[in-house]
Amino acid sequence: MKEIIRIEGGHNLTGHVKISGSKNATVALIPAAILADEPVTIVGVPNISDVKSLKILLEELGVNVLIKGENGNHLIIDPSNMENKPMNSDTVTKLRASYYFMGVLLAKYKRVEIKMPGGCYLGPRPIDLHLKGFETLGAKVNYEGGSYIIEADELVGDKIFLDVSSVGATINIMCAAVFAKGKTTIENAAKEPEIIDIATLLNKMGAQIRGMGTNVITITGVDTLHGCFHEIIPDRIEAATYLTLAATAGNDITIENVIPQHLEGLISKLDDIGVNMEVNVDSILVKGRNEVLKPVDIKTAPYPGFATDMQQPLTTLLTQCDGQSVVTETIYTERFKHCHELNKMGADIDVRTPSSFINGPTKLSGTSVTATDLRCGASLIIAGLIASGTTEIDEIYHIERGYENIVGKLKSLGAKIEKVTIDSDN
Ligand SMILES: CC(=O)N[C@H]1[C@@H](OP(=O)(O)OP(=O)(O)OC[C@H]2O[C@@H](n3ccc(=O)[nH]c3=O)[C@H](O)[C@@H]2O)O[C@H](CO)[C@@H](O)[C@@H]1O
Ligand SMILES: C=C(OP(=O)(O)O)C(=O)O
Repeated sequence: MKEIIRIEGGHNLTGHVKISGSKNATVALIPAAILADEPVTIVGVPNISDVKSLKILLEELGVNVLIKGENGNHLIIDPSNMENKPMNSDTVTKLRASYYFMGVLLAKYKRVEIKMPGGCYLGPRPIDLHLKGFETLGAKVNYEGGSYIIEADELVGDKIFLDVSSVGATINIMCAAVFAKGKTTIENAAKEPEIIDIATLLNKMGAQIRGMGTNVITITGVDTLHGCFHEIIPDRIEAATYLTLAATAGNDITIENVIPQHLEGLISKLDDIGVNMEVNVDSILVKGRNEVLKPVDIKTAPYPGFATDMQQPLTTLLTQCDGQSVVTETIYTERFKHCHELNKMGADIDVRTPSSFINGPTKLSGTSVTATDLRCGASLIIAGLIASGTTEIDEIYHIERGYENIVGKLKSLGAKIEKVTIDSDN
């Protein structure tokens, strides 16, 4: 037996949709919380499978995790009885963000033993910059029997230049350095909004981090961290997905709980395409679609550039534009599996790495497709909503890693979409 998402395309979508807390912030905030000696309360936690995996990992370390709130969106993380154990369970490989336990456990216990993290396969995803950062702080890194062993006698602040402004390395080094002696400086740090959110939580816990949101972050080591309360920022990638979905398949959809400033790269492209929007303080109304949508060229880049995570859902909209659009991927040059799936539905996309050439407009028809990764899944859902007939999407566990209640949210807009269990031989 397996679960799939089945969509009957062509229905009118209208109404309101509320964006959940940011996945990429949450998956770092949860490990960061165990740096405290006391309970940390985090609200706005999305109910997604990455969070379920993190809860299992915390419990394996003896951390008490209490889930509260109507949709389980409040977490109280109590690390008072935690122990540093090897993190060798298969759960580690179910998500990317398990790598944050490297920085956190190294900071707290000066030793960590952990398997290689998982996450979406988007081409090679090395973690050399994380490890180089730990080494600069005084740690030794070994890879033995499928696990990293990272240990230090003491951690001492230093200057770390990141060759590539990596989100994961910036956050991991920030966590590793919170108790290090003296001052750590991260140069060419990533500037994504999620990094500001993690630094804000750590500062509420008593850390001394400055410069987050710029490309130079300094961390002055402190002795202990205490409990606090933190509300997560809205998910800009989920917001981007619903904005694109509304522009492709909707008719007056308001996307609520957004920070429009985090979405500027996308909003400017939607403007160029000819999507009618009303951008408010914390919501965006996407009005009915223009008759003719203009093609655009997109190049992904670190924040505040056009986010790589947004290019896959946007590609579905580009299949409806009148002419050729080009998406050039500079972060993960192999992130184009969704194009092959969209072509099965009738799209005309030519992938020549590191770009995809999307010729539109094309009529899409429902068929069986595979969510090869999280945002591929999002692009296929948008396609299914405008396709003629029925679309069946397989391997939906990728989608469930990052979208809270996507089926329920789309149903409330009028979509004919359901999650069904079928015989796996089908
Ligand atoms: C859990 C999480 O937050 N995931 C996000 C995070 O992934 P993640 O943190 O893994 O991505 P990075 O920002 O680290 O990757 C950016 C680029 O740096 C390269 N690199 C990274 C680390 C390293 O040690 N060496 C190296 O060469 C990567 O191959 C990639 O080309 O940022 C990506 C880029 O915005 C997003 O697509 C992911 O959704
Ligand atoms: C690539 C993504 O996630 P992860 O880094 O968790 O695999 C994503 O959110 O699009």
